[in-house]
Order: sequence, then structure tokens, then C-alpha cells
Amino acid sequence: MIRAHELTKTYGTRTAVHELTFTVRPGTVTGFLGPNGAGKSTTLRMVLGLDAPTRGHATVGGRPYAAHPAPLTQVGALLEARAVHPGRTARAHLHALALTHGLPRRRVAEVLELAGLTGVADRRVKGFSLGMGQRLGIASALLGDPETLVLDEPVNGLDPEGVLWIRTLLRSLAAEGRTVLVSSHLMSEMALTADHLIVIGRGRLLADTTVEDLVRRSGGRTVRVVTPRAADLRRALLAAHPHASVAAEGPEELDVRGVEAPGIGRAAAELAIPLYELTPRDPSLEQAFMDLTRDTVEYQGATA
Ligand SMILES: Nc1ncnc2c1ncn2[C@@H]1O[C@H](COP(=O)(O)OP(=O)(O)OP(=O)(O)O)[C@@H](O)[C@H]1O
Repeated sequence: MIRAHELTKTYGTRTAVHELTFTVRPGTVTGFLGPNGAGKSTTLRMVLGLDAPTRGHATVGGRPYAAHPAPLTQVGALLEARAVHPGRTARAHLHALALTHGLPRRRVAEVLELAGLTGVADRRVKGFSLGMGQRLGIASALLGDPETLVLDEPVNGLDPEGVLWIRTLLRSLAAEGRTVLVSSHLMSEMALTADHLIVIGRGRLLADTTVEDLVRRSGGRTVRVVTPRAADLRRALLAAHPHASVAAEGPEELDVRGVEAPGIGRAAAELAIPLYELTPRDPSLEQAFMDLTRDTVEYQGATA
């Protein structure tokens, strides 16, 4: 379990994290989401005792990270910055880590296997691709068989196979009852990996909820309709369903909210209006995320 209570970090006059309070529960993957510069890394660094909060506090397994006698067996962490000696092999790096933390040597072979690095274990880390480096970071995080995992942008630089591997790994670690907190700026990735989401923007909490709830809040399902008589169908739908919203997306295209596909089909049939397409659409989670964080994005592009 991770708890943050009114966690705040200021740099001079700039507030990077503002009174964040949240709980990350065991047995689930919790996604920590926010646009670039939202304060995710700063928050994770405070949770891991690498940055001192200006105010507030965070605990992991009931104590501040630094108060654990053997932190690596409590919390495994992958942060964006890699601190691996480039001249060392992956195996040597993990051995050194195991040795300094009093962990059994046999664990090294286990985590190399778990991270899919057995075949390259005796190569020097400086020759590793970004994806192999991420795998080594995750192997290091798992070395102490920790109850809690904190991973900052773990899928960065991974190929699709690597992304799938991380997703499956995180879900199985959570299924074993561990606490898994994973940050990302990619909503689509989190939707496939996380059960629960904590969303921040400009250092403030924007949502602490499930993926389904976020979809519901973003307005629910719509139906795309393509018909040569869009204007007639729009009038008929609005007359029969005054609370529906029917937006013209083009001369032959409607976006209907508040009437399900069968209702639209029946209304069209009654007026003998031909339908070329009737497609229920779930709101894109990416859209839900953008709606939520729109006002907090630091660097907006022309299309934002
Ligand atoms: N050491 C520092 N000194 C001054 N400002 C900092 C420092 N570290 C972070 N910040 C600022 O704090 C804010 C939050 O940064 P942080 O790296 O935590 O965001 P993030 O959500 O992890 O972003 P990204 O997805 O881009 O990694 C940013 O505006 C950043 O410029």
C-alpha cells in the first residue's frame, strides 16, 4: 500500500506537486497519468524518498521509504534515469546489487529469466538497446521480490513485444497481491494495463477512479450514422428524443448521443431512410484524458 498525504513540492516559486493525497492499493495495477510536466516523476521520487517533500508525506507499506531496514525487499523501483555502470554486464550489475542489499545470488538468475535477459546476461550494458535497458531496470526492481513496485514510464523505448511483456508482467504481479504503481503519459497504454487510475495535471489531482468511470464521465457512448438523408433523420431523432444530442459531422454523417443504435435504426426504417452505416463508438480514452487535462497541459501544440 502506498499513501500520499498532501504531498507538495515547490521549486522556488514553481509548484511542481500540489497537495496530492491518494492511496495505491495492493492487488491492482494503478496507473499514474498526466501530461508531460504534470509532476509524475517528482511525486514518485518523493514516494521513494529521493526528493524531500516541501510539505506533506508519503508512506510505503506503512512507513516512509527510507525507514524500511531493507527497502529493496519492500519496494522495487524503476525510474527514468538509469544508473547502471556501462562497462558491467547485466549479470554483474545484478550481482553487485544483490550483494550490497544482502539478497541471495540465486535471485539474479531468476530475475534475468523473468526479464527475458538470460541470453544477453553476459553482455556489457553499454551495448544494450533502450528496451534491453528497461528490462534490466525491471529485473533490478524485482530483485528483492518486493511487495510494492513503482515504475516510471516503463514502456518507454520498448517494442510491441516488450510492451505486451510489461503489461502481462504488471498484471501478474498485481494478481499475486502486490501493489503496483506505474506512471505514463499514454492513456491508451494505461487503459490496457491498469485497473485504477490516478490522473494529475500541473501537480494537482484531477481524477482518482477506474477506467470505466472515466469513460462514463467523458459522456459515454455515441453512434456514428451515415445516411444520404442526414438532415431528415436528425429532425426525426430530435423530435422523438428531445434529450438526445445529434451532431452533423458532415453532409451525410451524424454523431448521435442519447439514442442507441436499435432506436436509430427503427426511426430510420419508419421514414424509409436508407442507412449506410450505424456504428456504436465508445469514447476514446485518449479523448477522455485530454478532456480531463486540457486546462493543465504545459506545452500545447496547435491542435490541442
Ligand atoms: N529539479 C527541478 N528544479 C526545478 N523544476 C523542476 C525540477 N524537477 C521538476 N521540475 C518541474 O516540475 C514540474 C513537474 O516535473 P515532473 O518531471 O515531475 O513531471 P512529469 O509529469 O514526470 O513529466 P514527464 O512526463 O515530462 O516526465 C515540471 O514543470 C518541471 O519543470
